Amino acid sequence: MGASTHDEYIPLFETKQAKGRTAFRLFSSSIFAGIALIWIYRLIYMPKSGDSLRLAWIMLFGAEVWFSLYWFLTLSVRWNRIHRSTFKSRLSQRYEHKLPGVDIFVCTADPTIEPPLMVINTILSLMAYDYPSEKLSVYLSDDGGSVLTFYALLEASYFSKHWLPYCRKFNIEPRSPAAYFSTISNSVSKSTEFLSIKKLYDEMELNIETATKLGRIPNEVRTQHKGFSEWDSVSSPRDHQTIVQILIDGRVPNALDTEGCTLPTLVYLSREKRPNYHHNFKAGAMNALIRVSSNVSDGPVILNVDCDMYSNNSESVRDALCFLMDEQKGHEIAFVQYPQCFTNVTENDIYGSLLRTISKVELGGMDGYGGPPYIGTGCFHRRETLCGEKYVKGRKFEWKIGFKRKEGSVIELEETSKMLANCIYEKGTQWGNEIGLKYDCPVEDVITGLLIQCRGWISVFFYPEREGFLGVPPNTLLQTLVQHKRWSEGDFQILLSKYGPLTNGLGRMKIGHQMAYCVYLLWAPNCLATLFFLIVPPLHLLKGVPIFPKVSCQWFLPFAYVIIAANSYSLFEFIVSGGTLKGWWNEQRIWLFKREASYLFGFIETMLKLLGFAKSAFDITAKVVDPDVSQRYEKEIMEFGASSPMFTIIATLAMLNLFSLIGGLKRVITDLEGWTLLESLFLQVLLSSIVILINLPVYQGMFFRNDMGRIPSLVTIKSTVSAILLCMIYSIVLESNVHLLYLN
Ligand SMILES: O=c1ccn([C@@H]2O[C@H](COP(=O)(O)OP(=O)(O)O[C@H]3O[C@H](CO)[C@@H](O)[C@H](O)[C@H]3O)[C@@H](O)[C@H]2O)c(=O)[nH]1
Ligand SMILES: [Mn+2]
Repeated sequence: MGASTHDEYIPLFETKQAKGRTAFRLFSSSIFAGIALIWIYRLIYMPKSGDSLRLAWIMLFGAEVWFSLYWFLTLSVRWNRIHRSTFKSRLSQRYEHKLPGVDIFVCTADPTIEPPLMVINTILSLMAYDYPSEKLSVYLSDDGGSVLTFYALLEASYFSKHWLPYCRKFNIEPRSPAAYFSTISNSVSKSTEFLSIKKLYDEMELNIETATKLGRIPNEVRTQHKGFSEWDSVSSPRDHQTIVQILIDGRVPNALDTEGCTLPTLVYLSREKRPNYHHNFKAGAMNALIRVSSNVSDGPVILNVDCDMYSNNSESVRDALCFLMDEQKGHEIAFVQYPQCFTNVTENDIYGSLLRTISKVELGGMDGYGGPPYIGTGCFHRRETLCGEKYVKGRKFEWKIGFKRKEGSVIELEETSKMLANCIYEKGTQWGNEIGLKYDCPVEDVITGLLIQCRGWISVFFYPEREGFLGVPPNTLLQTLVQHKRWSEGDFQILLSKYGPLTNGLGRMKIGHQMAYCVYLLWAPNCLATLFFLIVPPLHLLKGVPIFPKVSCQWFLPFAYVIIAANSYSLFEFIVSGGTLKGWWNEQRIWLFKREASYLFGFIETMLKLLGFAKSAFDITAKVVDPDVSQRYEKEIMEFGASSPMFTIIATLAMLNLFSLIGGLKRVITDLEGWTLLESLFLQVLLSSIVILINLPVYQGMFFRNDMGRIPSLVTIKSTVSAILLCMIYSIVLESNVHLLYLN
């Protein structure tokens, strides 16, 4: 009797299909039909060879074919959407006393654009997870090799003795002190506990800020900890020995908080840097962390977060373990990825930082086919799979039950760990290749996740109601564009490499999964079709030459249907995902800018890299801005400011469309049969008008602003001249074509 209930499998997590899949499938079939008609139209009416319109027609058709195929790919991230949910109470009933050790890796790289105070707020939020402290170890990798960051971490280790009991006692959320304090309004009356913890925090903040302003550590502080002496021999962030400091040794009974409970282990690591060794950016830092942590705490689960991504949900570790420890499915899962969510995004998200539909719709769609990519932060890995282990069907994991920490004194552990983070350690090994995070790719996260999936594992996407992690989004236009250049470039390199979903993934991944990856890996080449669309129709408009069917023609219908249906659906999806109408409009603008600028540069750089002319870098996104810029951000005024070639391209295309629309409309007005002309130019007029409307902030930035965030005059001049030249050159080409035609 008892046996049957005993054998019954009660899962730790649940997977549900998203609603509305059938409706979506029907709807997309209708768009498919529209697209097919457009192709037929282009083929039937293709101008004969020798016709001056032929080249433009072919180019436009090429762009339409590209967008059609790309649209087809995007079906994969919507076709099979799923949602996951967890049962944490079951986890704790079954495993509370057998929970595995969890090692948390935080990466930072530059104390000026990633302020130490922000970094330790992240650290404190992670130390305060609702999880047995003795099983939690937090590692900070500091590629900036900064004594200020080290000092801040030391301060955080003292503060944690008060902060963790406070979090437990009042069960607060979020557990980043700065974020928590900002949720408490000034008007409510406060408990004495609150006031005293706030006072401690303020003191810590003041100490860190004073040191930051001084640019060095006061002498009386230096004597507090042996770790400071390491900096006696540090000459620069790019040239120093490995520094490992175990600030809290969480082995019972070494470190206790004010209530006598153990504290999580806390480790500072700055791996060795030498000018003649390439450090491989974040991937290199992560691999050093994997090795050092295996020597100290060796937790079988690894959580990786960026230094700005504080934990917003104290139960995330338990949620993730519901997936990894599920008796039936857990052994197939390599990693659990949370979405990247952000704080301080203005209501209408002018830089589209939230990537709303990607997080709310598309990643859940990928999950239906084998899992989301690893996106660098908010990701729980199994240590084994991150280190290159292959999936073997039927093999179950042995969780290291209980807790076995490495033996040895703190000094011994520090000494043995140092060797593991030295430059020469990886020489002649498979690190950065078969083991750990993959090197030589600007998106080390995506390629690493893909390799794991190609070894047979699946991953899981988890979007809980209370977001797991919140970070700082890029907060100027240029930062956004530069970040997307890095992403699109890295993604495209993966596609072209032997590790891509179409090469290495062939036969190893589901087709839907391969397609889904391609949606992102093809970002960069999207720029070409976009450029055709932004240049060819408007230039023909300028000359009064139609290249789309006229309104009264039956072929106009598929164009109208596809344009209206696709955009309405995108708007619908955006609103359902919690966005606003204006937010959608802003996002369309950002996608346009990314395609014109980020992807173009990403594309060109990938090509140069293939030819051996360029090497990838990692431009770190700033997490701070000056107050002026931040004020404009709050008011949702677009920030240009710098004179970047990206802005020149954006502004040139905006001007080109403006000139074309003016020129085209002038023809319509002066033409005797103006109405007929307008009818046949209608789609071109519409296209340029929309481009102009979407570019309004650009014209504003060029001509109607005088704050520091406007477009610099030089950029304005360059782009206006370029747009005029493009129009002129085109006229000449078109006219000579026409002459040729008459001569023939
Ligand atoms: O040499 C380096 C460069 C960067 N980082 C860290 O990497 C993280 C991500 O850098 P960030 O400038 O914030 O880039 P994002 O574009 O916001 O990051 C996303 O994209 C990256 C890949 O391009 C991933 O590494 C990140 O995890 C992912 O959040 C930060 O914590 C940095 O401190 C290092 O540790 N060492
Ligand atoms: Mn970031």
